[in-house]
Amino acid sequence: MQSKSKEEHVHAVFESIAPKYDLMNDLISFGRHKAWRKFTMRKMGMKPGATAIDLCCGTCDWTIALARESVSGGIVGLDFSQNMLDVGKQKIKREGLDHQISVVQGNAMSLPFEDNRFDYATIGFGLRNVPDLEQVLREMMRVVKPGGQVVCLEMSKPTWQPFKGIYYFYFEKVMPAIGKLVAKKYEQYKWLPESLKTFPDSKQLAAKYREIGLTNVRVFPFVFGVAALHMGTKGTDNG
Ligand SMILES: C[S@@+](CC[C@H](N)C(=O)[O-])C[C@H]1O[C@@H](n2cnc3c(N)ncnc32)[C@H](O)[C@@H]1O
Repeated sequence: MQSKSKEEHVHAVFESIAPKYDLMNDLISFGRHKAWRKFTMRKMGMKPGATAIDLCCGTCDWTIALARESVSGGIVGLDFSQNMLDVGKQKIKREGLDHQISVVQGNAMSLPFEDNRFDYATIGFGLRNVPDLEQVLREMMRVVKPGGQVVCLEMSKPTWQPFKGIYYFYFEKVMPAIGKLVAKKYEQYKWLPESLKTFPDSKQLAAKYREIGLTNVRVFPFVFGVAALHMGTKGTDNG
């Protein structure tokens, strides 16, 4: 898929599934996404007052977790789907966090923020969807301060058979069927396994982190590698 048409396709997918996104997320990941985010927050070791930008924030679950953890630090959630952001904004309001979180409609490929602005840049289940993941990682590194962290939580590629076979059957056949049944969207949920095909495995993604200049790169796989957390630090000499 050409990068522009991939971007347009992804945008249309999320605009259309926004109202059912949270329900479907719980169903298709068996609620695991919450535990993975909790683990990630522990590894990040965020201090009170720390600032963060959450790219591809969607309905803002991670954005909200970041705001709770930083207590007083300014948190930005950025996404290009207004419908996803609208769901997120309601949740932020319900949580009473609207004074702490700014929600921005924008493209992860070109962040509307100056260099060295945030302590953390995070992206949850978004990197797989962008036209150029290196460009997005570079943007994340650009906007974090020297010593800041670039954190990615994303689907990955299990390698261990027979789990791999069962997993791909679930991912490619069962999950789009659940999408059709629950959210009345089949094509949109077929996009999920398709988007993983061209995505690097966890070793390759760690190599990309290092290639762009991130240091202290750490990888944590989840459930035999169906998802992975990647973390890297911006050095003090590449800011
Ligand atoms: C699978 S959702 C993840 C949402 C949220 N981070 C979570 O963990 O639930 C992917 C999100 O990435 C957004 N997205 C995809 N490509 C984008 C881009 N180039 N710029 C901004 N947002 C993008 C979509 O609109 C969607 O909300």
